[in-house]
Amino acid sequence: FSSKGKRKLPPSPAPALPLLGHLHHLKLPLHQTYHNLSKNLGPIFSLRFGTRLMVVVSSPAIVEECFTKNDLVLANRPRFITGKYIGYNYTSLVVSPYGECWRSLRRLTTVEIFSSARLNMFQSIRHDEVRLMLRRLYKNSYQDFARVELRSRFADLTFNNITRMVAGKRYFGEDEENEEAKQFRELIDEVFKLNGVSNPADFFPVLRWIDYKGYEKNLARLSAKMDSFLQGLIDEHKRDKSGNTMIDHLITLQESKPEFYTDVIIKGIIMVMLFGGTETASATMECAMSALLNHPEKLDKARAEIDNLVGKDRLINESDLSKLPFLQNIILETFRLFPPAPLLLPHEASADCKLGGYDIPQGTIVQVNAWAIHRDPMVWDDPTSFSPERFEEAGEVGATKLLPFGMGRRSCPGNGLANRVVGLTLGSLIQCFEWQRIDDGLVDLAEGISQPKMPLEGRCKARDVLHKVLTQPA
Ligand code: HEM
Repeated sequence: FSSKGKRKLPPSPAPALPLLGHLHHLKLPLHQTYHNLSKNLGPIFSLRFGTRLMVVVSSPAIVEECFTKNDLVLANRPRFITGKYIGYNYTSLVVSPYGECWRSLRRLTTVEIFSSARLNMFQSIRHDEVRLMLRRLYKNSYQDFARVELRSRFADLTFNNITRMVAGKRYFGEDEENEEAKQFRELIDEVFKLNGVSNPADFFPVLRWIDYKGYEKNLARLSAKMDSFLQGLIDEHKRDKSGNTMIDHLITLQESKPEFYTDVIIKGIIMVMLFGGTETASATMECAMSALLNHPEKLDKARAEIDNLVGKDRLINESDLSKLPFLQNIILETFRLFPPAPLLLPHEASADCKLGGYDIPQGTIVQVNAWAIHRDPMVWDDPTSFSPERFEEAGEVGATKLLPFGMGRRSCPGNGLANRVVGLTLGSLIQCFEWQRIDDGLVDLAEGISQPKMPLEGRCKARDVLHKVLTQPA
């Protein structure tokens, strides 16, 4: 828009303060604040933070514009400081700007990591991890109901799934007390905490010069530690090439095309899997189980469906999942009400474009409020109720209405893996145990958050099928 005066930006709230812009409007959780703002400003509005313009979109029609006609223009990511440290100087898949590097990584990971062939190859790991969780729960609950905490079990399961696929190692859970596992867990904990904090210096460059709160120094220190850990894993696999893990596959590719499959690229892929593929899936499992504990009749319906298909002599496996529509609908309904990434990931306009009739200048950050669309009464009947049945009636739901994995070329490539691991874990817990809440009160799934306030606890009692399978001679 050659003349700034002529452009028509999406509406914004008043007042905007000098320098700070709309910063004072922001309250956590952001998706809820944005939702409240959109009630007055409409389905597209803009905010200014320091030097940056941000546009927030919260209607299916404008989402469609974002990811069809403008998909290419919006395929960029803003260059936040975390991308430099956690994203290997903007070369990893999540933070890489749209261009040749991103295209090559996306092609590579589609084939080497996310293809059905690769997912099938690592299926035994997922089955094994779920069985381990069942066995541990069984220890306490084979005679009577026992109180169990689930958040940490889901976290251990999803992390071990990824670390076993990547490097053939388990680092999480009560048995993993060796030094390497402890070190890795501590490191992950620290990096997750720092990565989850939004950094004002991304919007106010002056704060970066003075390294406000030492944020960047901390990031640099942690990412160096993480890098040396991951390099250690790669070196280990280069010394012993007998494995069949993702690192081994990538090292084989490195031998034939060393200029692209560098160690940095491999480490970036590992980081992306650890960050993209763990908390998202475990939070979904926790929300789904919480909702089922609050709605025992849905849990019974899902169990009847599983018993009917799988019978009472074997455990559910991944190939059963596509034949269990009610279980699938429970997962969809969980994604609808509790999307783990309520604002997806930020996009950045690489050129001027138009959305909803407004001008969007090059460099604008575009955020999609999926959470608000998922709860919009114009889109969904009785939007706040947990009703998996709505998908039976609705048939195919449009991708602009239910978009937990985003849409368009930057949408999540891990959705197949996520659906498998969430489906298998939930299906197994439903099949193998009776469940009750710990008391009469409902599990607190407070509006606006993507995880219950407190780590989920429930009471479970093993069912005959688990007893039969675990006590059968091998
Ligand atoms: C319940 C599970 C998951 C949810 C809800 C989820 C959600 C998302 C969302 C919303 C995005 C951003 C889309 C956008 O830019 O608009 C994304 C991107 C991404 N996700 Fe996931 N994700 C999940 C699991 C996974 C898993 C298991 C992996 C890999 C192991 C993964 C890897 C990625 C990567 C690499 C990207 C960046 C893609 C790109 O920028 O080209 N995700 N995910």
